[in-house]
Amino acid sequence: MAAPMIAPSILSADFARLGEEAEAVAGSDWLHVDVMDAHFVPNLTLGLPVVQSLLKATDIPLDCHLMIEDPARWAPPYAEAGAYNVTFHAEATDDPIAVAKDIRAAGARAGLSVKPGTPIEPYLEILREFDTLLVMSVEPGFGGQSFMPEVLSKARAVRKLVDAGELTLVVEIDGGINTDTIEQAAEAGIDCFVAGSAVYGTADPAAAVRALRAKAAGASKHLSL
Ligand SMILES: O=C(CO)[C@H](O)[C@H](O)COP(=O)(O)O
Repeated sequence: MAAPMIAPSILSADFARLGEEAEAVAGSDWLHVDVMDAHFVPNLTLGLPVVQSLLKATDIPLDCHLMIEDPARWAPPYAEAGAYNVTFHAEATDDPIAVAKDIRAAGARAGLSVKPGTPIEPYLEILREFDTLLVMSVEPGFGGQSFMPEVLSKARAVRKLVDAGELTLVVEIDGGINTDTIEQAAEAGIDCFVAGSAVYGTADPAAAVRALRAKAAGASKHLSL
């Protein structure tokens, strides 16, 4: 496995200072951007204009997580704007392959996300159409919730396929990741860890990213022993 990646979630940042908040985590692998529409989830955050501004404000690749209805209509513009990853929810569309193809055609990596209660088995066959699988370890909608370890069986199942060479994709986890929970996620084979409150809820977000990366690296190490 490659070195663990950390993606701070700006959901926990100060929305009036997003450029500075991105700067505060400059060493991060991806910057996770939670787009919520108050329909697919009961919360409303930001949309394409803010993403376009963020793209001008930071060099960190943007990892856009669309918690929205109708991704077929709304996801490709995020790719056209220059987002690195555009991830949408399996539960939000009947044709995830078509959405993934459109995202890739528009120049971004395509990601599929599953809520905690959504089984992964029906999607294993189509994961070759994706560059990222985002396993939700809280109910999508809000930061600061408690980690749900029961979702890790999904990560283990997909990790097995990646390690066997049957799939090439980044396995990402989102929700409740902090220095107490990141090791169990790393042991399950997660490549990329989203963390909101554990990064932006601290006085030193850059140090928080380093601490998370070190813990994940320590725990992933014994995977290859
Ligand atoms: O997608 C999300 C919520 O739907 C957030 O990215 C996630 O919850 C991060 O926040 P925290 O690390 O505080 O749990």
